[in-house]
Amino acid sequence: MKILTAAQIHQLDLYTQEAEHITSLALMERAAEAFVGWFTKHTSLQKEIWVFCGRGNNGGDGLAIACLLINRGYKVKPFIVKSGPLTSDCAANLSRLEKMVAVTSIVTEEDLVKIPANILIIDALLGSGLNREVTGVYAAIIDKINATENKVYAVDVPSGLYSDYPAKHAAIITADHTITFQMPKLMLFLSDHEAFTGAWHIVDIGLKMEGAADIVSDYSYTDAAVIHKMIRKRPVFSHKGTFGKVLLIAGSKGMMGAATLAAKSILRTGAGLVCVHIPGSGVDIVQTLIPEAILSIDPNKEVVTVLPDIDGYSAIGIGVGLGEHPYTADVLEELLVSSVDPLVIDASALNILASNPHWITHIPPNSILTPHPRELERLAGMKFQNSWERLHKAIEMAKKMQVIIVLKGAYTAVVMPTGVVHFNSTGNSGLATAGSGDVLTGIITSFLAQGYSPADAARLGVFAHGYAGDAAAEVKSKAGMIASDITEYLPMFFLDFEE
Ligand SMILES: NC(=O)C1=CN([C@@H]2O[C@H](COP(=O)(O)OP(=O)(O)OC[C@H]3O[C@@H](n4cnc5c(N)ncnc54)[C@H](OP(=O)(O)O)[C@@H]3O)[C@@H](O)[C@H]2O)[C@@H](O)CC1
Ligand SMILES: [K+]
Repeated sequence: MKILTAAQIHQLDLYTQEAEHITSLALMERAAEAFVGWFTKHTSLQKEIWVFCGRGNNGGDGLAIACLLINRGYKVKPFIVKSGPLTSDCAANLSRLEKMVAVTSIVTEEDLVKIPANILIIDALLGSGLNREVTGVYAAIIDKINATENKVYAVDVPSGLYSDYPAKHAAIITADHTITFQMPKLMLFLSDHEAFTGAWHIVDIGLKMEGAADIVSDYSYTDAAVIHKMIRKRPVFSHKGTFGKVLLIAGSKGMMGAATLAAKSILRTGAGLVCVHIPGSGVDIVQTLIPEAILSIDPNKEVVTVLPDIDGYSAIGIGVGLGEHPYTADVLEELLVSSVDPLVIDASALNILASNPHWITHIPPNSILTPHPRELERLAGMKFQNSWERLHKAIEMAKKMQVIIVLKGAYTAVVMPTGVVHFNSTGNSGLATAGSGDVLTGIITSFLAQGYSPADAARLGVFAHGYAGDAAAEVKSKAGMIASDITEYLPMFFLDFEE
């Protein structure tokens, strides 16, 4: 799904109105119904609801929501900011609501009343039309709402947050839930914004998506529909060579678990064969824990010191549990220089690269690098001030290095060499656990070996990893799940997407 800017969504709005011969007011009603559909499913009739409405269409949504909630028996107290003229749809909904209940006007800060405890708040002050710093009466209302302990539900976006770029001002609603229309906005994916957005949910308001076909966006959201199109059926007439042969260069003394987790994930993702190159001391561990793997045994007992023969493999992954011994670093350099096909590079291999930035030019184009934020900082040689800067540095690096950067975190960003970013839709905080990254590396390498393009392998891998993590969390809980559970639940992904 494309992630559009506020201006592009407005374009899609107009397209829908024209294609369906409906008015903007009718579209506003649909948006209000979609919000109310979500809201009534997740809240009770018991508490009074205060709805704060601005003078634009976000406020118009709020007023329409208030009408619908009153009709459903909720106790509603609406407010309207009248510091300037209302949009026509906002005014139309205000007169409708005024026939049902008294609407309190707020013109200046003096009109603000004390907000009681134990109510619910709907924030419909400012939406995607935000175009300047929030000050004055809007800022005063936002501060007052934020100062209460009440649950806050933001309509479309938390008021004060721009949809497409970070805000510099402080007056931004801190919502518990954001119910966003039709598609997620770019700002919902930045970790710094979680405090404002709370948990966010997409509700469908029936915009005609074919109207977005020609709209260019550098951002997209990898949802289930995208994955269904991407994943291929396994051919009936097949043998293990059909599904690729992986070489995994991994492990060091005390870090053999990483090699095992990645190797097991490679097989659980469907590759035909995995050969793991490990130091001698890991043989019993890896062979016992994963008898399906073939071993290539390094002459050194503790660390990898020799690059095995790399011919004949359909994909190679390097880095998990390797450590950064100088001999191991030499192996990485040799691999980068001698490989022409894209590699999957993770963990220790990324740190070795960070210490040897001049090797970056040897990385085969379209290789997949899977850093977490700290590893990206090391690679970039700088500390990031915030998640916006981090994302943009990743984009700059992916373009410059002509690689795919999988920037791990909530909504993992898969950044293409073109600069296009695909945010992932699966996963949960339970994935932030030791060994989770090793599992991801295994999954991505496995898809690459099975003939998926590096771009698809990265997106599929991240999605499947999150999906398995969600399945694991349902049974084991977010806190209780561990990395090997992600591997164990990988078949759930294939059951749901491949069969
Ligand atoms: N397709 C969809 O998704 C649909 C979207 N819909 C809804 O429409 C919403 C967008 O509505 P919108 O364009 O009218 O803008 P909104 O956010 O209400 O702002 C209103 C006005 O406030 C002003 N203003 C700006 N910044 C300010 C500031 N800092 N402090 C004070 N004032 C400020 C500025 O006006 P100005 O003062 O510049 O004339 C601006 O125009 C969207 O979020 C969704 O809820 C649905 O109804 C239907 C389908
Ligand atoms: K809002």
